[in-house]
Amino acid sequence: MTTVCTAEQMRTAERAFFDAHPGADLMAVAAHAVATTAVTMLLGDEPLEESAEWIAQQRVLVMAGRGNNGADGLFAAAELCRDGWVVDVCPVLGSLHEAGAGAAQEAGCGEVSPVDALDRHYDLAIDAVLGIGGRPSIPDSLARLDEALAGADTPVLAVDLPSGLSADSGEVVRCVHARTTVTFASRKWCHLARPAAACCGRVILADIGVAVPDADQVASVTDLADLWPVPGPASDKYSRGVVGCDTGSSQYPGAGVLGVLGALRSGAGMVRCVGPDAVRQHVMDRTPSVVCAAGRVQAWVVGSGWGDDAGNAARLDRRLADGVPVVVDADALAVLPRRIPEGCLLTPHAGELARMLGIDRAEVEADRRGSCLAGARMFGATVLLKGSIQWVATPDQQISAALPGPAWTAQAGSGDTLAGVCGTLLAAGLSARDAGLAGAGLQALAAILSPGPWSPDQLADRFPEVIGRLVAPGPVGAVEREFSA
Ligand SMILES: NC(=O)C1=CN([C@@H]2O[C@H](COP(=O)(O)OP(=O)(O)OC[C@H]3O[C@@H](n4cnc5c(N)ncnc54)[C@H](O)[C@@H]3O)[C@@H](O)[C@H]2O)[C@@H](O)CC1
Ligand SMILES: Nc1ncnc2c1ncn2[C@@H]1O[C@H](COP(=O)(O)OP(=O)(O)O)[C@@H](O)[C@H]1O
Repeated sequence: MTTVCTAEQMRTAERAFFDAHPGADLMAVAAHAVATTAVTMLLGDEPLEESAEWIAQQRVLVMAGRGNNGADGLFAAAELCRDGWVVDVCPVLGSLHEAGAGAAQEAGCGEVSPVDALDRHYDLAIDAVLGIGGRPSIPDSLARLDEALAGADTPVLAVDLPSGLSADSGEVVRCVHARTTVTFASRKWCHLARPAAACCGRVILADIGVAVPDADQVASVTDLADLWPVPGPASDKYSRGVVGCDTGSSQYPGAGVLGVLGALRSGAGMVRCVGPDAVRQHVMDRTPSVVCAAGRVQAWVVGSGWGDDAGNAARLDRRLADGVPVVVDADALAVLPRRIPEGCLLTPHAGELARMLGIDRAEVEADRRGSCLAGARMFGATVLLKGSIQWVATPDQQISAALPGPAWTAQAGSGDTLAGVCGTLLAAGLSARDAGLAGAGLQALAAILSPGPWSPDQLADRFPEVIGRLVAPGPVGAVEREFSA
């Protein structure tokens, strides 16, 4: 798991740190982490011991703002300059942090205006204009610099986060594009949530001695690989898990097909389809290996595409009474009993969760994390709240987020395939929490690797390749490296 925090949680942690360590110089620690990362980027493969003369030819541009983020950049500029690199400081917002500017000047840094910087060559640029205090977007002068640096293929190192992003979301209005970002104490949401994450490049987490106790846990690609069930030499279709799909209706047969596809393409030992005739016919046409007959299953998927039918409550009760874990999706969420058997996974989107809680959708949207926890508490079941950040809360009130993906999956039918994937994972023996995290993570990863308007069935057809790459044997860290490119 990776930890992730909001700007507010970071500030609170910083205040607690200073209460415990009055007079500590956090900025110096952060600036040193920036300078160290900058040197690593500049050196590349250059042998350090022979490079004094070469270092004196390398030019670094430090684009600085007027707040503490700018100060981190300016103190890093001073350190780099003292170590022999040629550094220009560029006051992008007009003025600079006073102490930081003094340190940079004393160390021998030059100063360059945003316009003059456009005509100079730099081997590395450091973006220290805006950090967690930044409002979304950047001024034109910085946008022009960002464009020029990209045009010259100059690598950009962002301090804490690329300027222009909002620390707490994946939203991008206009921002700097970094090859590497060095952040402090914990990742922020913009480093993980899309599309912002793509503007951060590689994210390096620097330990500055500050703990963020209330930071959240987010499943990484490595977690996804570790969780994914891989058949062993002794596996057979039953030990891998049989998924029963009781989904779709004559009105919405497609939802039944999509759930089956999600289950099948994510590695179920067998998929049984026991939906209405209309569903079974389409399923057989599309996926001949699916068994359209009743029989034992290790997990059920129910609710997707049921429509508003008077028999829904009885249809749900029958599956819940089977004694195996159930993925409860879509229309089944409208007829939930007060207590759900242990091990089940509820997969609402914000509107469905609002109905479950008896509150307005806007209230859920205003506090998605808290609402997910409330849903798990109210029904005594694990809840996967779908959306741009996919929270998974357990009845004992643990909460974590799945690997976030791009909004390409925000389309009708994605939830149906996701329910099928979660069914496969429950049938394979994963806990409801792990099934929710891994299922949502797979869908996100598939969309990250295949950006574009792929329909849910097309994306499901890509699951086998994604899973194959995910679980391929390799050295420690190989999975993260493969998927961070
Ligand atoms: N909070 C912490 O725990 C730590 C913070 N540190 C650094 O401090 C940074 C936060 O510093 P600040 O709170 O001073 O905030 P920032 O330096 O991120 O930005 C604040 C300044 O930028 C201006 N500004 C904001 N958005 C703008 C926009 N879109 N266009 C133009 N001007 C804009 C504000 O009016 C303010 O003057 C972190 O990102 C990090 O780099 C580090 O020194 C280490 C510890
Ligand atoms: N903004 C978003 N960014 C990334 N993923 C999203 C976003 N919005 C929705 N999703 C994902 O898309 C899927 C949509 O599911 P859902 O709303 O249930 O659709 P349906 O019921 O039509 O199948 C879910 O997996 C959800 O997590």
